Amino acid sequence: MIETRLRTRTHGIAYLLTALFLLMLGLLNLRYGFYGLFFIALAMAVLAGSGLAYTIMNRRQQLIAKGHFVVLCTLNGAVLATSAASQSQVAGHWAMPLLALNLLILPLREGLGLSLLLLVLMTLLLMLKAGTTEALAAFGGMAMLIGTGALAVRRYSTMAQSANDLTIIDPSTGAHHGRFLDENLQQEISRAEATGHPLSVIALDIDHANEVATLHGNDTLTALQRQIIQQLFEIIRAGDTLYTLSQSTLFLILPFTPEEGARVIAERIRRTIAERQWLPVESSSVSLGCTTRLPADSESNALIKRAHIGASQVRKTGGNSVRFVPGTVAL
Ligand SMILES: Nc1nc2c(ncn2[C@@H]2O[C@H](COP(=O)(O)OP(=O)(O)OP(=O)(O)O)[C@@H](O)[C@H]2O)c(=O)[nH]1
Repeated sequence: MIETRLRTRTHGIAYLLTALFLLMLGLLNLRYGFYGLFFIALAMAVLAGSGLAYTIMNRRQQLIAKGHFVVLCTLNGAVLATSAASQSQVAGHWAMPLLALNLLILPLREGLGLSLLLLVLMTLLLMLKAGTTEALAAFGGMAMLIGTGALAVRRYSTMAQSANDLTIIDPSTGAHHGRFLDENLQQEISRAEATGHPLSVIALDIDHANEVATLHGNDTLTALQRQIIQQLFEIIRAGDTLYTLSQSTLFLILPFTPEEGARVIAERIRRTIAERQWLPVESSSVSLGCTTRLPADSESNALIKRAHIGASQVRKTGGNSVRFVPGTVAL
């Protein structure tokens, strides 16, 4: 939400400044009697104004608004066409705000692509019309603007990505916060529905967690969970995601994993944990419940419930085991 609001403001201000800049260029041309250029600048200022209106209308969907690409392609095309058609080279300067605007508004790759295309075509045009020296001087200025803009945008998106990761992932363990389980599993279900790939999940309870907390304290239980999480990261595949639901419960989403695979990986986790030494409790074990999505499963809740049912059945029978709960079980 905050990112969306920030983008809406940045895009809005960028379009507004571009519209004002073009309007000023238009007025200058009017003063010197270049009526043709005045009207073109006016039309382009209106186009930048429509970009501003589009930004305001789509203020809640700024991160996915596709219309900016159309507005910017039209503006870039208009500058090129004006430069090609005009006798004077002044229209070449109009490219400057657009090079920055492309980078500010579009995703980095699209923005950079459009700005580089404009840079190359503009330089070629200048070479034909004004000669190599003028063209190279303009090329240098435009290239510096694109380079600086792209670096700033890249730096911003890296920082935004890190901030995003920090809120979704617990930096001390690398596991996802439990509050994102529902949303992420729902996304995986949609992906599995669309692609037809299997999807499995595992609920994992640390056995005798209450006794560990009572005998050794809560900090020991937290430390044990962290060690188990570290161990799990050494076992699971890169595409699997791990969630911390409580001090003693973890959850795994396993995309592209059929029932046999879920059984294999759950048993591997159980065995590794049971066979390892843990400090300071020495030994530990886990109860695992797993399930695989059936075509009728479209709700994350059903999968989460089935996996928890499996883990709790194992706990009731002493723990240190795996129970697969098929989708046909009534919840
Ligand atoms: N999601 C997930 N599935 C796993 C993992 N390890 C094993 N599996 C599943 O268990 C099946 C058999 O795994 P393995 O016994 O390791 O055999 P494998 O042929 O070496 O497994 P892969 O090369 O990982 O497919 C795999 O095809 C997967 O479906 C894991 O870490 N994550």
